Amino acid sequence: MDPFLSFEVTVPGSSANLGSGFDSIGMAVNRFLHLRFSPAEEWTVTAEDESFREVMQKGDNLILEVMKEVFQAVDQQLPPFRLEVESEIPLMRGLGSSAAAIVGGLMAANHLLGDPFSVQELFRRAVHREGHPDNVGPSLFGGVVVASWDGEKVHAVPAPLPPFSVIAVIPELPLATSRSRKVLPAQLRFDEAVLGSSRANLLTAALFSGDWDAFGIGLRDRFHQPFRSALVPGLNRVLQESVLHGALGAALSGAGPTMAVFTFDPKSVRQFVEKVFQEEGIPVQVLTLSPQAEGAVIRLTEGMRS
Ligand SMILES: Nc1ncnc2c1ncn2[C@@H]1O[C@H](COP(=O)(O)OP(=O)(O)OP(=O)(O)O)[C@@H](O)[C@H]1O
Ligand SMILES: N[C@@H](CCO)C(=O)O
Repeated sequence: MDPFLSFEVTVPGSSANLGSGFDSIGMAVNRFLHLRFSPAEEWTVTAEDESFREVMQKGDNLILEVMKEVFQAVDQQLPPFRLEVESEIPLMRGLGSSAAAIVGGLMAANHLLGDPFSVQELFRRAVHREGHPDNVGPSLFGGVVVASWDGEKVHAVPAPLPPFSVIAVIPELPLATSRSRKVLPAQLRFDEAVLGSSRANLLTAALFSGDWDAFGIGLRDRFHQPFRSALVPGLNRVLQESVLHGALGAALSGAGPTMAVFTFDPKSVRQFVEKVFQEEGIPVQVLTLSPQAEGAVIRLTEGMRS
């Protein structure tokens, strides 16, 4: 059997926006999507996690859709596989599950075709599919990525990996990106846009210089968080109070509802967020995450698994 047909794609999740870097800046985190492929007579997709099984039962399989698109682009038909999906990235929580699925599907299809597409071309296709580069960039390349997409071309620059921890506060209830984008305004007042842009500039400068005080100010977004806070109970308290408890600052992770708190003192921040959500009566899972340097990788698995 061709050893290239049994393989595993591992893709990190991500926290997009980092506050004011809306639709532009994102950071890979150490929670992963694993896609295990082996040849089969017909397609089967299995997932241990119930929420992923539900998504797939609805015929809503982003990974397969993306793979089929790549094969169609080179006039080939996708052969059948057994695909085992294991994910540590919760669905619709703002930790980049859809971007990881898109990147995983693109990497798998490219591998099966003998790598006809460059990583830059995979990135362009991923951005086109997701609609913005801030999750797919970090999932594909790892680390922090600063990017701009005009609907046709994408430009991206990697930033140094920050040394802080990320406390992720993950509410139980999902929030689809589509719903969280519907509350955004069609227009921003000029002075608001100028302030938002200056914060994003400061954020970028801070990421490259390692000025963590400036980073905390740069996180203070004007583009999306003020409009999304109504959808995410507890967000305003986390944004306003976390700096009093050892945080550099906080942001809504991606489209939410996860909140990301950036800190060199994870213990103190964990205690603070656990207290806030207990007081508010909102069930959340709290994880201590790290920025993830390595992006998506493929590993051949034949002979390694039963
Ligand atoms: N592993 C997967 N397999 C198949 N489909 C997936 C997978 N992961 C995500 N999806 C699809 O992506 C949808 C979730 O995308 P959505 O953009 O709403 O959330 P998210 O990517 O987790 O959040 P964010 O973009 O804010 O970080 C799911 O409903 C499902 O359709
Ligand atoms: N930048 C995107 C990330 C979610 O996919 C948003 O905030 O809507």
